[in-house]
Amino acid sequence: MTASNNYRRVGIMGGTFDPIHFGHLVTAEAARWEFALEKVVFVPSGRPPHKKDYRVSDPEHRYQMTVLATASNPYFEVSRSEIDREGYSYTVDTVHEFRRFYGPEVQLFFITGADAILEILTWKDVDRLLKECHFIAATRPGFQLNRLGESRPMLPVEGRHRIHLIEVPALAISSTDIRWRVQNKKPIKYLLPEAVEDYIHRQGLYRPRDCGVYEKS
Ligand SMILES: Nc1ncnc2c1ncn2[C@@H]1O[C@H](COP(=O)(O)OP(=O)(O)OP(=O)(O)O)[C@@H](O)[C@H]1O
Ligand SMILES: O=C(O)c1ccc[n+]([C@@H]2O[C@H](COP(=O)([O-])O)[C@@H](O)[C@H]2O)c1
Repeated sequence: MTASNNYRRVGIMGGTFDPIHFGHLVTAEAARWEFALEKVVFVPSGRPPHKKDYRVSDPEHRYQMTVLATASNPYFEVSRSEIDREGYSYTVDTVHEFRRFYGPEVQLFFITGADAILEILTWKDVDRLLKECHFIAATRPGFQLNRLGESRPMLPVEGRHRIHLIEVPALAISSTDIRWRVQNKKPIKYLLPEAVEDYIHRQGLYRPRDCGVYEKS
């Protein structure tokens, strides 16, 4: 990470980004704006802990695509933190690293889809995580807000007020669908930045042959 310690609120956008798409970018920008974040750092997952049974594209490809996708936004950065770390990429370790880097006075906001937040009780060290950072949960198409209300009482009391919801324009875009489209020779234009689309075609990602598509191993 390259930054000074002057920032008061920093966003962390974690994801597999296989590939990154406009759903991720719109969400990050909405969170930045609504929570007055000084910047949003995208953190491509090295080895996603919850996708152990699936094959994920090479981290370097996912990192490169994230760099290309975020290059035009001066408030966006990309971190190699999880890519370069050994073992599974647990968010609690990443947040801890950010905390060490930015110091105790900076508020950290982990940005994620509201569907992912529903699973947060299964995340590693959730109690510690909720002490270290806030969560911004973006609603995505098909998500019902009341389902989050149901799981809230199960969270540690002091952590409940640290989960904030935002609504983003309904973008029914997913990485799964994009990979499927490439495999089936369907257009992906306007679902993700042009530079990422070019990268996918140039590198031959998601074609049946080299199958960056998740597959049961
Ligand atoms: N269209 C979208 N709108 C809002 N949030 C999204 C959208 N797509 C993904 N997210 C959120 O962004 C984060 C990173 O997502 P991820 O990289 O897994 O993308 P994905 O499209 O959900 O991938 P996949 O289809 O492979 O599961 C997750 O918290 C996810 O909920
Ligand atoms: O730390 C965990 O236990 C954990 C469990 C599930 C998901 N996460 C993180 O949540 C983010 C969104 O995950 P995904 O699969 O939707 O891309 C990503 O940064 C993951 O590393 C983290």
